[in-house]
Amino acid sequence: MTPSDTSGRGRAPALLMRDIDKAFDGHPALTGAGFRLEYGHVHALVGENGAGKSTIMNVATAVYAADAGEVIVDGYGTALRTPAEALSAGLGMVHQHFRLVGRFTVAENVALALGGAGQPCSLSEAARRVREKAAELDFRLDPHARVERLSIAEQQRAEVLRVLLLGARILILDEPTAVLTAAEARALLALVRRLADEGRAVALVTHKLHEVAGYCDRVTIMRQGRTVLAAAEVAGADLNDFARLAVGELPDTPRPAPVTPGAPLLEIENLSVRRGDGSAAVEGLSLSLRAGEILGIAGVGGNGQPELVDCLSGLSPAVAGTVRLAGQEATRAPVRRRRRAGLAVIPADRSDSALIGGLPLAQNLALTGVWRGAFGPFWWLNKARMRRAAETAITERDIRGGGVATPAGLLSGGNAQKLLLARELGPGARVIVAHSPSRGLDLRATRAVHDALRQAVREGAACLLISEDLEEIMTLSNRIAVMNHGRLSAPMPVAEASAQALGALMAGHA
Ligand SMILES: Nc1ncnc2c1ncn2[C@@H]1O[C@H](COP(=O)(O)OP(=O)(O)OP(=O)(O)O)[C@@H](O)[C@H]1O
Repeated sequence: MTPSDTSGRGRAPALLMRDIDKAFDGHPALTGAGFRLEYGHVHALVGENGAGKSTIMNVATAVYAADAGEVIVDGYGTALRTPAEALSAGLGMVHQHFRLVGRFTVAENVALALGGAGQPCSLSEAARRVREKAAELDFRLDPHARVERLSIAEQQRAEVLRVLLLGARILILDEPTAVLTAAEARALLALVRRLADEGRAVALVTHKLHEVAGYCDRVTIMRQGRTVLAAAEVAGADLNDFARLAVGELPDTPRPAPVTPGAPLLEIENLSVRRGDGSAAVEGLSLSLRAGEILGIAGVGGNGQPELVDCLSGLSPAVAGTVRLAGQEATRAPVRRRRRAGLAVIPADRSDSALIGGLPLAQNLALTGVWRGAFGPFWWLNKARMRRAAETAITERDIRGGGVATPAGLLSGGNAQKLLLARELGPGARVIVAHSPSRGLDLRATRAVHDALRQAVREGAACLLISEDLEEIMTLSNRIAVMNHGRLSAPMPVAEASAQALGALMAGHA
């Protein structure tokens, strides 16, 4: 397929959804929602956590059947019954959790998908098509690489490529940049822009208004399952109006009074950690973090940040160096002892290592409290107490989309993050290790996370904030250091940390 084949300019809308209703177990997720997407456009779909963005896109691609309403593709109101049928109609979706088979190579995944779509091809033919498509889109992707060995950004490219090779003219990307570094996000958005300029239609689900302003032609805003702004032009619009429509008026949070840091709660000396393949992930890292303080670690992803978090959590060993938590030697301490010392962890990949999708909200919230005896002895857990604690957390953290008995896996991405924060930022938290804590959260929820971290620190905790989002680092931290190739720069007070100075450290130029 050549780019010109994808052009649908001047035609009916690529995708027109009208009066869509969808409920799960009687709870409405969409009520009379609509979406209109034209060829040649990147169209942002924005809205608070749980607004129904993923659901409406899953209805478009027939992952879910709507209870009512119409889905019209290219002017034809055909009833699409399965994602495969949606794909043959030209609709392809890249989900928040990728759908590739990890143990297969990129080419095997493509051959599998093409076979499933009634276009069987040999492995060598699939590899050739992967190579050609990647070259056409100006990115590198080894067709013979096993997917599970690829970086997240490469896996995402493989997904986009697979969907395009299957013939998608209408591409739906559900929060694609939430898992990418800033540079990777820019590359993906440039690719998305190019796909639209070549004539495809792209729907981009996002919380980031700078992505709307920088790359999108139109924006649709959803709130509580309804479309509150339909296909508005982005050029010349005021982004603040979009923010207000998406999440309502945001209160100004007063800047907290500076606190005098107290006793050291996290002391790391010369820490070195290796990856599974034996390569150095963290090298000779030292830092001291005191009560009442947030130390921000900025840096491009893939420079040892997840390995540092895993090591501090007790999930992977240090090969050298020492770690002290709240004054206690903890270098080789098991997870339980670290937790007892007051360690709280918000890892970047919440669904893989922090929440259990099949367990109800109440049990996910109780996971770290059970062994502390917060709900009675192991053999006689007080379920009523668990439920009451969960009800309070759900109300206080504004977790929407489920009750105490709802499996955590059914929550929207942002609400799952709120659930994790509710558990980790409880009263016992003394040393908080937070990796990209506002990833996937809407503006209001991001503000709530930042307030919760500030409050925990005001009450005497210490926070190691690891984030690729410089704005997040600059607004929250007292001191800032940069992680590059597993090494940490000397922390500097926030007043001395300019974006240029940090940028130079991140690029390894300082
Ligand atoms: N399979 C499901 N079963 C039950 N409820 C669901 C299911 N999928 C979504 N929901 C609910 O539907 C509502 C809308 O969720 P959806 O994932 O569409 O929100 P979203 O706007 O994409 O949010 P986020 O920005 O947090 O990802 C939420 O209340 C969610 O809990």
